[in-house]
Amino acid sequence: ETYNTYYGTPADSKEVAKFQAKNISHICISNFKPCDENEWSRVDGSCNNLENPTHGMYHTPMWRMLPAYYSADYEPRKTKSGKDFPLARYLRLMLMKVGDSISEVFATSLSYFAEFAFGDVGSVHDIRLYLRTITHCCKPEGLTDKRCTPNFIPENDNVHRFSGIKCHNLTRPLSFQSTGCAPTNTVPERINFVTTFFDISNVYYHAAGSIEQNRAYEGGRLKVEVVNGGSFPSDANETTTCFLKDAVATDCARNVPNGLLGTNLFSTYFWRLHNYIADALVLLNPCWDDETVFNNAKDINIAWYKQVLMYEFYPLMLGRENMINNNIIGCDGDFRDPYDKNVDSNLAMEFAYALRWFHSTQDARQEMYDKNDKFINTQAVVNYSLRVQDLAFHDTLLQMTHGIYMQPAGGFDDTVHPDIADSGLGRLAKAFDILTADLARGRYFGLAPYMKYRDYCSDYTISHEKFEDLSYIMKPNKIDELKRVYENPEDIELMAGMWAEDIGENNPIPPTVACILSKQLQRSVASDRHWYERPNRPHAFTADQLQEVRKATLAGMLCAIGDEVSMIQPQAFLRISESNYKVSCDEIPTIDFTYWKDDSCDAY
Ligand code: HEM
Ligand SMILES: [Ca+2]
Repeated sequence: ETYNTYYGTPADSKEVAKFQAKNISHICISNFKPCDENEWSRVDGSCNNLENPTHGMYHTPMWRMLPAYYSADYEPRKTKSGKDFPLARYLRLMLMKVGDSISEVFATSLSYFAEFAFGDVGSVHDIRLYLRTITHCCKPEGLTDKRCTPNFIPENDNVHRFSGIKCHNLTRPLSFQSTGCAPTNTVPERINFVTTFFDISNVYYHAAGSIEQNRAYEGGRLKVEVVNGGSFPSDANETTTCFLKDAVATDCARNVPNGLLGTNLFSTYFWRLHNYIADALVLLNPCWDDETVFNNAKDINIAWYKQVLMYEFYPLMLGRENMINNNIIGCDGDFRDPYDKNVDSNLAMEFAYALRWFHSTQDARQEMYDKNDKFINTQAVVNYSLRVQDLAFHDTLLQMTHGIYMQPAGGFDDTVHPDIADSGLGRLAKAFDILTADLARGRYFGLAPYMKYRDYCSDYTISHEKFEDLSYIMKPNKIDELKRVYENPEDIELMAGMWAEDIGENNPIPPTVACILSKQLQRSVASDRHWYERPNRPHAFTADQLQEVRKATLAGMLCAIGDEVSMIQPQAFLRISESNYKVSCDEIPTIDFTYWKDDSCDAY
């Protein structure tokens, strides 16, 4: 089938030719095999929704919880009184403090997993655009280039007033309109480069055609390269090896996932977990062919991940009861069928945006530990961006794996780690303030004013007009800080509001972040025909198998595939404590694969 990615409708050959002439058909057009309602989920996300087969597929548009706010020509909105907004960096300096605080509750594993789990449903492709393609936004020619949206540094900047750095390069978000897939007189919509289903696409489909290159076509496995006894994702064949030959290249073979550290860590883990599961299935079912093992291993791997995501990770952020009440998860562990074919599976702009709030939780110094969990040193996390290959050498993955459950996460508060605030791109840029970019992005995404999101999140039952209307959700000094930089309450921007909101023991993340995440998760679950808890999806689990999947945890995963992990705390997203102390891996529940035994193999 041939579909227009933007409209999600079939495309005829004339349309395809038009895009081909402009060399953009790989973005504007999707090709996929006709749908078969009984087949396994597809790695490219196509045919999940049988009536709208491109929904949730890679290269599809995002949706908006609230309508866009732009001024003329889709430039950022103006303040209520008609002015340009203050510089984003100025607002960041005024509203967020730089500091190295630590969480009393969470381990760094949580920040990395959050980032990885975002990368499964949304993409950070814009980074490459301003790092590789359009690097001149701070030079004179950038001033007149419509693709440029640099962040200028205020005169009296506390870090940069003498550093000579006056501007951080940044580009306008890539959209269907800027790419040429959709008319420029329509609201700019971002292109999501990954499947919006929770299906570990960062492993199974991180680039077009990657899965064919990454499968070993033997025993249902993914290709690996073994370095010092550890196995690493690879597209290695006889002629290309990634890790061994190319240890210093920035773009180590394009066919392994290469992203920020959290993505690199967890895609390596889930890559290994796939093979761990495949090996177990092969032992049990010697008569299965490669394809059968691959499909089952992938399905169990995805289920393991969904179980960790929805029953372990998100409850810590949103509260288990809230998630049950919002019909995101079930309460009794049984099958459940939340699927509704009328729910659109595209990802909300606001979801990808609200998750950026987690930047302030990232401790950008990772403590490294040896196999006995003895402290070694600390490493700058940002130095590992786009350097997946580094994990393979000098025991780096081993030491980090032990570090992510040993070390507390950054504080869930109003501070941001200095590296995130000033060296966010590590060695790839002289200086970069990720939080300034976060704030500025909201303007170019055309996000509605913060107050409108408060209306939305309170189901329009609370009025949000004056600054003081926020007192139920912010401390007086935070309201004062907002007043200091915004003239009118309607000017408050979404990220600024989220930074200012109360965080407490019962709400570790700001209420607006929680609201936006919940609304999206509800839809993510309801729109996924292949949701693992459904009794009636294609190749559904048996009741026994589902009960096994319920035992999946992060701790169990690290015991299964982590380098020399033999003791770990059962709740591995949480800090080690009196109620969550390290135990032997033998005591961590894990999936018993014998429930996948195929008796027909006995006939052989
Ligand atoms: C040291 C760790 C991290 C680094 C170096 C990092 C870096 C970045 C950078 C450079 C961007 C692009 C900014 C832009 O172009 O506007 C970005 C975007 C983003 N990051 Fe992070 N990040 C880190 C941790 C996290 C964590 C823990 C999360 C948790 C959810 C996260 C979620 C996101 C999201 C959702 C985006 C937006 C992507 C988009 O809409 O294009 N990041 N990050
Ligand atoms: Ca996905």
